[in-house]
Amino acid sequence: MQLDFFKYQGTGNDFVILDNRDGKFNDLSTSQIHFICDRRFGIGGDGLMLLNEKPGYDFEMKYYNADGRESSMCGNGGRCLVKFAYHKGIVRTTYRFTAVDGPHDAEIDEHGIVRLRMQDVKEVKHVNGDLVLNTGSPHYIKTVSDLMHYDVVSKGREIRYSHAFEPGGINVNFVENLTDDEILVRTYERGVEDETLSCGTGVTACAIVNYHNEFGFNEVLVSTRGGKLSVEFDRNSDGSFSNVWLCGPAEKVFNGTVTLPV
Ligand SMILES: N[C@H](CCC[C@H](N)C(=O)O)C(=O)O
Repeated sequence: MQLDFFKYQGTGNDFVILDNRDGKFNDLSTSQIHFICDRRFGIGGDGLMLLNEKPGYDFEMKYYNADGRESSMCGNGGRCLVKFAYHKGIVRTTYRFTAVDGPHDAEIDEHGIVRLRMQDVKEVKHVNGDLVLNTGSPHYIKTVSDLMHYDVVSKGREIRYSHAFEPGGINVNFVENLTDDEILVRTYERGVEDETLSCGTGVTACAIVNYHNEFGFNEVLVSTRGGKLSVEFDRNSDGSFSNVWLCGPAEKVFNGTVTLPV
């Protein structure tokens, strides 16, 4: 099978994107997707996305982790897919697309920064002195010091595979508070089974629980190993969070054509 693919990255979280508006790639297998995402035997990426037709929306987003399995929502992937749609001639003031966790709005500003509206967050749970919440994907958040020297992979893997989160597992984020409204985040991602240079739904989760939040509108700047993002949201008196926007760069890296082995 001939594969015209496009490689995009959002603050270092990188993806293989396929234009599937003609449905040509509807039957890709888990092993084929896993092969495509392999950084040595394939194209390489943290995940793969299909841009699908969807009546009533600008497009549908289908997301697969590097392990080849369809996944929950990918925030950086959603931002990259909007930039890909723009490059493919789908130009909107406000994009409206569907993903596994429901509808999303998105905008591209005059600097090419992509703003993606995330789902509302209803609750934050306290687990073993840390925090757990879902921003379209499930996230565990532990605050640490000296994060750049922290063993993210082994500590992250321990929590991700712990009994508490069987059978689906969870993404694990480590946060260091830099200033009142800036945090540093490193993430061990489920389905990639490694640290990624940033994780959009993870960054969103960490910003939301940043303890300097006041009620009403908040903006948190988030530094990651892959670059800087910002998260805007309203903190509501009932403990929920709404009007949540993940904002940051999303760029095309290269495109190419490969022939998939049978
Ligand atoms: N690995 C995540 C999905 C991708 C999340 C991440 N790439 C993002 O930008 O949100 C999971 O299995 O829940």
